[in-house]
Amino acid sequence: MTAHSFPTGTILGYPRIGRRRELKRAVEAFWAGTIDALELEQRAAQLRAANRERLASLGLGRTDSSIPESFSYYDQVLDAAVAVGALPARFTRFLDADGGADLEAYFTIARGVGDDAPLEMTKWFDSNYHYLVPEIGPETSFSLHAERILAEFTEAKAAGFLTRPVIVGPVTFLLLSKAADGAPEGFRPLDRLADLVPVYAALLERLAEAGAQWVQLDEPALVSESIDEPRDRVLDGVAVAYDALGAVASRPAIFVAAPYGSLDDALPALAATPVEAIGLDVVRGVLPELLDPATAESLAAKTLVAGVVDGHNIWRGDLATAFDRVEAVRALSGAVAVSTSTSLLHVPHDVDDETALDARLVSWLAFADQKVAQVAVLARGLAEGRDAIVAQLDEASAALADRTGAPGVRVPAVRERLAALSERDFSRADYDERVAAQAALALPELPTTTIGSFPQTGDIRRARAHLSSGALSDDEYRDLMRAEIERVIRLQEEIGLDVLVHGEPERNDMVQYFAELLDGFAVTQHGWVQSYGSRCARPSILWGDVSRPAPMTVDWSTYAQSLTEKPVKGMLTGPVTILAWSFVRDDQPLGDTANQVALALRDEITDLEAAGITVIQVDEPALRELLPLKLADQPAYLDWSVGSFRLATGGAAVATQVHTHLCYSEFGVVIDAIRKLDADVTSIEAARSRMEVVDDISASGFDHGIGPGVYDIHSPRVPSAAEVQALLERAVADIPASRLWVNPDCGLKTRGYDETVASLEHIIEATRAVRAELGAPALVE
Ligand SMILES: Nc1nc2c(c(=O)[nH]1)N[C@@H](CNc1ccc(C(=O)N[C@@H](CCC(=O)N[C@@H](CCC(=O)N[C@@H](CCC(=O)O)C(=O)O)C(=O)O)C(=O)O)cc1)CN2
Ligand code: MET
Ligand SMILES: [Zn+2]
Repeated sequence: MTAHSFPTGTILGYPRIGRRRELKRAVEAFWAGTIDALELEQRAAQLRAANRERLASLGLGRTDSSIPESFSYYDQVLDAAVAVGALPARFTRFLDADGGADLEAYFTIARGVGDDAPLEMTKWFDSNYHYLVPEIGPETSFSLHAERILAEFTEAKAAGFLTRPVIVGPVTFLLLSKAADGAPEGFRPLDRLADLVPVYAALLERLAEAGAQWVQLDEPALVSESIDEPRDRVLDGVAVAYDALGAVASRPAIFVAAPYGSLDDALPALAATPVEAIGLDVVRGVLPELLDPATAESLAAKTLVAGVVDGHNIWRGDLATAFDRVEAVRALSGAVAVSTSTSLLHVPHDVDDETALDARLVSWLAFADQKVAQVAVLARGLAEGRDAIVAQLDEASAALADRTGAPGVRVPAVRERLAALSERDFSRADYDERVAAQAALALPELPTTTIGSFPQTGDIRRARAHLSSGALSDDEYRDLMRAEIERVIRLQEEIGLDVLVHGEPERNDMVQYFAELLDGFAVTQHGWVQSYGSRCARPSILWGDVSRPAPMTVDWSTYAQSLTEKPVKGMLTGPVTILAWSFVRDDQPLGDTANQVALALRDEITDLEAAGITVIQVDEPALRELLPLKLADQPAYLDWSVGSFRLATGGAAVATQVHTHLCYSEFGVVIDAIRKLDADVTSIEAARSRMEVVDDISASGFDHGIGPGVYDIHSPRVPSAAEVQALLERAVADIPASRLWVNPDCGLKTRGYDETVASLEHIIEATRAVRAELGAPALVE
C-alpha cells in the first residue's frame, strides 16, 4: 500500500435527499410506477454529481479524497447489508442468481411485501434518523456485492473527482444487527465477525483496484455504551476486524470514523491496529486525558481527524473554540485534519435558501453548506496558521455575542414562571383515584383507538401548499380541514373504534405545527432533513424563550368532539419530542428549555379540558431518542425529560385520561422512565418486533393502561385479523385485560386510505374475537 496523505479538511457525510428533496420525489415516483429504475438511477446520479460540484465549490478538494461518497437510496445500514450479502432468507427470491439486490429488491427489503415483513427500523444513535436493522444468524452467509459502491466511485472519477467511499464498518454493522429468528439462545450477531471481515477485506481490494486512495469505515457503535454487548467483546472485535483489514495487501488507506461521542477505551484498541486515520468527535466527545505510552505512540503515527464542526445542529457556533480543539488534537499527532463531528445528514442543505428567516437569526446559523465552508476555513488555519483565518474566527465570535443579548432570547415573564415552580406542579393525584374518576368514560374491555393521525392525502398537503401560496384563504383552508375531520370521525364510527381522534389533517408535522404557533421558535421553508427512507422533516429552530400566545389545538379538537358521542382524544406533542425534533438553543440546559415548552402545553391542556375534552394524548416518541449514549449521563437526562412531561400533564384533572405514545425504539432501557411519566394509558410500538416489548413491560411492574401496537404502520402491508388476534393473545397472556388497549404502532399519516381502513377493520375483528375469548367461562379461570 502506498500511503496517501489524508486531506486537511473533510466532512463525514453530506445530505443525500437533495436540496429540494429531489431524491424523495424520484424514489416515491419509482414506487408509484411513474418512473422506471433507469430514470431513478439517472436522477440519483445527477444529484450526486451536483453535490460533488457543490462541495468542491465550497472548498473541498476534487482529487484528494476529501469528498465522501455517502449517497444512499434509502439507508446506509441497508446498503451495507446488501454489500455484504447479509439479507434474510425471506427476500432471497427477490435477489439475482448471485445474491445481489437490484433497486426493486432493495426497496422490497426496506418496505416489505405481502406477508414478508421488511427489516425492522430503529433510531440511529441519538438522532432523528432511523436505520434498518439487519438480521444475522449462525447460518447467514456473507458475500461481496460491491457493484454500487464501485459504480459510484468510478462515476465520480469519470467526472474528475477522486472521492472517498464510505461504508458502515464491520463492528458497528454487527452491533446494530439483531439475531435472526430461529437463532439459538445466546447467539449474538457479533459472533459472526470473523466470517464477515473477509468480505470487507475483499471490498477493500476491489476499491484499491478501482483507484480509491482512502476508504471511510463508520464505527459509531464504538462510542455508545448503550450497545447490548459486553465491552471487552466489542474491543476484541475492533482488534480482530482492523488487524485483519490492515493486513490486506492491496487496499486503500483506512479512515475509521467514530461520530456521536468519545471512543474512550476503544481509542487504545483502534490505535493498536494498522488503520491509518481515526476520526474523533470532539464536539460531543472529549479528548483523551491520559494516554498510555503505547497508545500515544501509535496515535502519533496516524492521522487524527478532528471532528470539531458540529454535524448535528445548525448553530454557527464558536469557530475559535473549534480551532483550539484542532490544535489540541494536533498535540496528539502531527498529522491532523479538520472535519465535522458527524455526517451532515442531520442538517439541511443551505441557510441561504431561507429567504423568509429573520436576518439576525440567519447570522447565528450554519446549515450543511455553511459547515463545509467552516471546515474549509479551519483547514486553511491548520495549513497557514491562526493568523490566516483570524477575521473569520472573529466574525463567528461576534455573531455568538450578538445572540446572547438579542430580544426574545431571555424573556423575564417566562423565566419568572419557571422559577416559581414547586414539587406539586409535577404530580397528579393517585392513579387509583384517577381510574375511579375516569370510569365515567364507560369504555369497553380492550378499548380500541388509534395513535392520532389519519392518512395525509395529497389533497390535504396541496391545500396547505395553497394556503401558504395565498391561493386558499384561511377560511377556505379551515373548511377543508373541517370536512376532513368530519370524514375521519364518521369513518372511525363506522369501523367501530372506541376512542376517536380528529386525524391531525391540519398538521404539517407533529412538531413543526406547534413550533409555528409558539413564541421562541422559527421554522424553515426548505430545511428538510431525512428521517427515514424517503420521509423528511423540517426541524424547527428553537432559539428563544418559549411561550404560547394563544390556544393551539382547541378549535380543531372541539369541532371533532362536537360531531360524536364517543370521546375524541385531544392530541399534543410532548416537550421532549418537541426538543428532540427541533434544533434547540445550546446556551442553556435542555431541561430548562423543556420546562418552558411543558408550561405552554400545560396551559393547552387546561384549555382543552375547559372545552370539554376528556381524553388527552401527549406524544413522546422521542423519549428514547435523546437518551445519552454514555451510561453516566443517563440518570440526569431521564430526570429532566420525565420531569418536563409531568410538568406538562401535572395540571390535568383526575377525570381527564392522559395518554402518551412512544415509538421507534427499543424500550427496555427506558421502561422505568415510561412508568414514571405516570400517564393513564401508554401506547407503544410493538408489532414490528412481534410484541417482544410485552416481556419488558410485564417484567418492569408497569401497572397503568398499556396499548402495545398490533399493526406495523411503517409498511404498506395489511395485517390479517388472525395475525392481529395472535398478537393480542400474546399480549393478554402477559398483561391483565383490564389494562390492555388495542391500537396500531403509530399514527397513520404515512399510509393510504385503503390499507388503513382494511387494517383497522381487521383490528376491530380481532379485538372482538379476543373479547369473546376473555368472556368465555373456560378461559376466565
Ligand atoms: N419531525 C418528525 N420527526 C419524526 C416523526 C415525525 O412525524 N415528525 N416521526 C418519526 C418518523 N419520522 C417521520 C418523519 C417524517 C414523516 C413524514 O411523513 N414527512 C412528510 C413531510 C411532512 C410535512 O412536513 N408535510 C408538509 C409539507 C408537505 C409537502 O411536501 N408539500 C409539498 C406540496 C404539496 C403538494 O403539492 O403535494 C411541497 O412542499 O412540495 C405539509 O403537510 O404541509 C414527508 O416526508 O413526505 C413521517 C415520519 C420519527 N421522527
Ligand atoms: N399523534 C402522532 C401521530 O399519530 C404520533 C406520531 S409518533 C411519531 O401521527
Ligand atoms: Zn409514533
